[in-house]
Order: sequence, then C-alpha cells, then structure tokens
Amino acid sequence: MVTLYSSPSTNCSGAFSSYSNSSIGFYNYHNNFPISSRKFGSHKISLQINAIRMQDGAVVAQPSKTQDETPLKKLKDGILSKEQKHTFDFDSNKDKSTVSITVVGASGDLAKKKIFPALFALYYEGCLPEHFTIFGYARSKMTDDELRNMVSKTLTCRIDKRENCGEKMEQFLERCFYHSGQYDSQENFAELDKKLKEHEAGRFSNRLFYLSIPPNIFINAVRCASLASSAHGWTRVIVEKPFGRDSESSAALTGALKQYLKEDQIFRIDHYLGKELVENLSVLRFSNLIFEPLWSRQYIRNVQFIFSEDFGTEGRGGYFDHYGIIRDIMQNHLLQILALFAMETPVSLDAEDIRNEKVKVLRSMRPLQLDDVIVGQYKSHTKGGVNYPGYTDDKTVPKDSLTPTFAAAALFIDNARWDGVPFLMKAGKALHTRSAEIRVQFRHVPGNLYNKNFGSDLDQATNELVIRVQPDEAIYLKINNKVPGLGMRLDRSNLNLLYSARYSKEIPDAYERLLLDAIEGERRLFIRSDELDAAWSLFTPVLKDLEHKKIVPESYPYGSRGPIGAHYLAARYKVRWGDLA
Ligand SMILES: NC(=O)C1=CN([C@@H]2O[C@H](COP(=O)(O)OP(=O)(O)OC[C@H]3O[C@@H](n4cnc5c(N)ncnc54)[C@H](OP(=O)(O)O)[C@@H]3O)[C@@H](O)[C@H]2O)C=CC1
Ligand SMILES: O=C1O[C@H](COP(=O)(O)O)[C@@H](O)[C@H](O)[C@H]1O
Repeated sequence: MVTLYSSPSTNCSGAFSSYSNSSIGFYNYHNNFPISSRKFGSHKISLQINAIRMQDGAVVAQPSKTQDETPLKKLKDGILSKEQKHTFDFDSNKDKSTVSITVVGASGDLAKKKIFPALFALYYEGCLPEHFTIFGYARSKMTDDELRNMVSKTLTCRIDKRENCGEKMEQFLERCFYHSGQYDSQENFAELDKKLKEHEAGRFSNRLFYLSIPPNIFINAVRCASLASSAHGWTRVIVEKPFGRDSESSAALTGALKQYLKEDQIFRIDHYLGKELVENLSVLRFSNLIFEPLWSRQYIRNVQFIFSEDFGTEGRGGYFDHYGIIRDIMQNHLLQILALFAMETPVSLDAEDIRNEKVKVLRSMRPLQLDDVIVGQYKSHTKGGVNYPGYTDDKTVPKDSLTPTFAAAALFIDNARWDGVPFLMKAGKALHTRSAEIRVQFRHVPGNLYNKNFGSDLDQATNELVIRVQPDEAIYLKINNKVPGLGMRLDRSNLNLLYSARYSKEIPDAYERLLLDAIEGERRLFIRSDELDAAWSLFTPVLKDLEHKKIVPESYPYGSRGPIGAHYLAARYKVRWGDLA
C-alpha cells in the first residue's frame, strides 16, 4: 500500500514543503507520485492508494480512503491525466527531477518588467523546485553575465521580506543563463536543448517555455521549441496575449499551436486572473452565505467592470494600433472577470469544473451590438504647463488612425439568473486615474420606510458592492446608516475591507501566481481554447462592424474621465457609472 499526502496551500513554503524536503519538484515525497498539492485547493488531503495500474494509456490509482473526498473526485474515480503519466516514474530517485524555464523574448519589456522579477519572488519564497534553471532566449547578443546584469536591475524584494535579499538575488542570478538564437531556427533551439541538458545534468527533465514575444512569431517559436527542445517529462508553453484579433485568427492560432502541442501543454495567460482580488471573487461568492443568495437579477440592478489607466500607449503604439482597447482589455481581462463573476457554482474547484462554468456563461451571452458600444480616442492636452501627447502624435501610429483607446459597452447574459441585467464595461487609456474595479449596484429597497430621508435621488440610497482590484486592493459595501444624534438623518458609509489595513503582507504580483501554477500544471487560471472561442464570438461581430463602418471615435482629452458618450450609453439602461458618483 502506498500513502499519498498533500499539504494545504496556505503559502508557498507550506505548500511546497513536501516538495522541497523531498527535492523533487513535482513528485509527492512519499512515492514520487505526480500530484500537486495545490491542485486540490486548500484542502488537507490524506489518501491511501491500494493499487496503481495502467488503463487506456493513463495511470490508474485505486484509493482506499480519503479524509476529504470532495476535491479528489478524479483521483477517486481512479483516472490521472495522460500528462501526469509522463511524469510518473516509479523508479526515479527523488533527486532526479528538474525544471528548466526558458523565457523566449528575454530581451523584451515584459520579460524584464514582470517575468524575471516574478521568478525571483518565487525563488525567494522557496516556491521553485530544488533543481531548476532559467534560460533567457532572444535574438539579441548577450552573455550570461549581461543577462544577469539586465535582470538584476528589475529585481526587488518585498517590503516585508528583505532578509538576505542581496544574497538571494545573487543565488538566483547564478541560476539564470542566456542563449541567443532566432525564433524560427530549429538549429538554434537544438543548441538551447544542448545547454539545457548540460544544466539538467542527467536528471529527469521538465521544461516550461514562456513566449514573451510578438504574436506573429509564436508559431515558429513553438514549432522549433517542441521539435528541438522538448523535455523527457512535461513540456509546457505559456502563451501571452493577444490570442488572435478575431474568431478566425484566434482559431487559426490555436490550430497552428495544436500541430505541435496538445491542449494541456498550452497555458494561455491572462494576467488579470492572477490578481489577488480576482482570485478572491470566487471565495467571496461561494464561501459567504450573505452574497450568493443576492447574486442574481432579483437583487442586482447592474454590474460594472471598469479599467482605467492614467497613461497612454507610449512605447506600445505600434502593437496597440493593430488591436485597440476592446481587444487589449475588454475581450480578455474584463470578460474573464465577468465570467468568474456571473458563472454558476462549479462542481468543484478543479480547473475543468471552473472552466466549464465559465464557458457556459460566456455562451449564454448575447454578442455585443454596435448600438451598445461607444468608442473614444485621446487627444493631446496641456495641464500645469505640461503637454500630454494625443494618441496619433505617437510616431508609430498612423495620423488617421481610428483605433479606439477607450470603449464602453453594455453586455447581456440571456440566462435565468441574469436575464435583463446590464453588464457594463468601460476601459480606457490616458484617463484621469489608474484603477480596475468591479461595481455591483443593487436594486432599491421595496417600500423603503426611509424613502423621504434620502431626498429625491433614490439611486444614492441603493447598496453598492465594490471590489477594487487595483490599486489599494479593497472590498467595500456601501450601506445606509443613521447619523448619530437625536434627529433622523441618514448617511452612506462603507463597510470596508482594505487589504493594506488588514494584512501586513505585500500582495504577490499576478505573474508569480500564474508562473507557479504553470510549473505545477494547475490550469484553473489559464484560458482553455473553447473559452477563448466563446470570448471571441461575443466581440468579433462588433469589432468587424467598427472597422468596416469606419466608426470615428469620440475624442477626449488626455487625463480626462473619457468621452461623454459613455454616460449616454449607461443612461440608456438607467445606470450611472459608479466610479463617477
Ligand atoms: N509589455 C507588456 O506590458 C505586455 C506584453 N504582453 C505581450 O507579451 C509579449 C511580449 O511583450 P513585450 O516584451 O512588450 O514585447 P517586445 O516588443 O519587447 O518584444 C519582446 C522581444 O521579442 C523580440 N522581437 C520584438 N519584435 C520582434 C519582431 N518583429 N520579430 C522578431 N522578434 C521580435 C525582441 O527580442 P530580440 O530582438 O532580442 O529577439 C524583443 O525584445 C507580447 O505578445 C505582448 O503582446 C502582454 C501584456 C502586457
Ligand atoms: O494586458 C495588458 O495589461 C496592461 C495593464 O495591466 P496592469 O496589470 O498593469 O493593470 C495594459 O497596460 C496593456 O495595454 C495590456 O496589453
């Protein structure tokens, strides 16, 4: 009999303590069984296996008893995935496994700004397996030391975790290497493979490739990496957005990727899914009795998803002009949050159960209509003696560009829970502030005894739940209360969970969580291909309409609150944008 244990994933060192003690990264320390503790959420699991055998090419485990059965459905059913089969190795010695992470496009902005710092943070926290190597890959010529020098400039330790920071950085950088090569050269990837093998030193290899490159070179890079530098164990590829620019190009991209990779090797990243408050959305909904019963058309009047940035497309105009704000923010980040917000309760926290529910709710949505969208583009503005450039002042943007840098949209979910509830989205660059939030506006209290105390504007008296994703992460509920005193004057106050006041820990960057999940093979926060198809089918018709009809965006000054049209759109559905109240 074999015994498997999985620790609760309260923090990385906790979740990985079994791994790091056993120094094998992905195998359970008792028997090298390839089960990630995080796969089962925070449940404490103790499971006894009576027998292990092969069935239909998959490893089959027969458990004898569990202490917590719910998250173990798959295992109880006895079927482990085929990918897990690859990493399954009865004879392997614990020390024989290693993970190599290759950042393809290592010389670029995202790699420097996000990927290397996130990898370092994981290293600092003890989240990376004992045997790991990081390689940067790009065309630029660089030595290992030059890469380390470049990377070192963007590494930081968290405010609350500074102990031995310099020492840890040194240790981390010693494990970073660089290989220069073309993205379409199998030969160059074979050279990378040779170097990876040297570092893997005969251990059982698992490899993660992070494609931090422009989308037009994804396929070449995937072809070369999969043909010339796949691992013995698992090979996974993180693909950055944009995943196409409409339904057709997205399907073509998926089709091309699937020539070389299986769906379970493809990790389509949407970094908003790795943000703390987005992760918390399901906890809020499904672990508090007070919210879920209110979560429907019966009590919710409208829901708003608002993204704003106080800077323009500076430096990324070339990329942006081909996509625009709807593809850059709405079709992915905001729609993903909407799906998590509106989905039905999943059967379990298993990745497939959650993604099934997301697909269902996306497929219940009405494709966005042209009448339900307004678009804007920022123009230059001078404030305090400083001139802020307009979108088309960017040299990489055509002077006559009609690409929207702002959009507002009204979407609808035609199912029993949400029938008739407007889901409003608003996203813009070069606005007055940087923020991302979800606003849930509740209905009026029927027959409210205090109506006369609210004056003429009853909307001011409705409850509003705000989930502020960034900055200053918070969840607050606007309620009505009495002002203390002898009279009866009403006030509106916030019941406020402000993260910085509640927790002294610094919140991890979204890329940390997502990289860790990709290393562990946890797919919950990555986009499945059918989710992607459903998301594109909602936006493709309107994107085509906007382009074919050459709809001219309404201009708004850099640093303003965006075009006035957004208010008219909301007003059509008797809604006021909560961020302007
Ligand atoms: N930057 C960001 O904030 C975000 C980026 N993304 C996505 O992440 C990916 C990487 O972004 P980012 O780092 O900004 O991209 P970059 O434009 O900085 O490109 C990354 C690297 O790719 C190589 N490269 C650039 N253009 C070409 C080209 N035309 N042909 C061949 N190689 C090229 C360059 O490396 P070399 O010349 O050395 O080969 C460059 O350093 C993109 O898909 C982007 O859309 C997603 C969200 C946010
Ligand atoms: O994906 C993207 O996201 C960033 C905003 O990310 P955030 O985590 O800083 O909020 C956005 O600036 C960029 O245009 C877009 O491609």
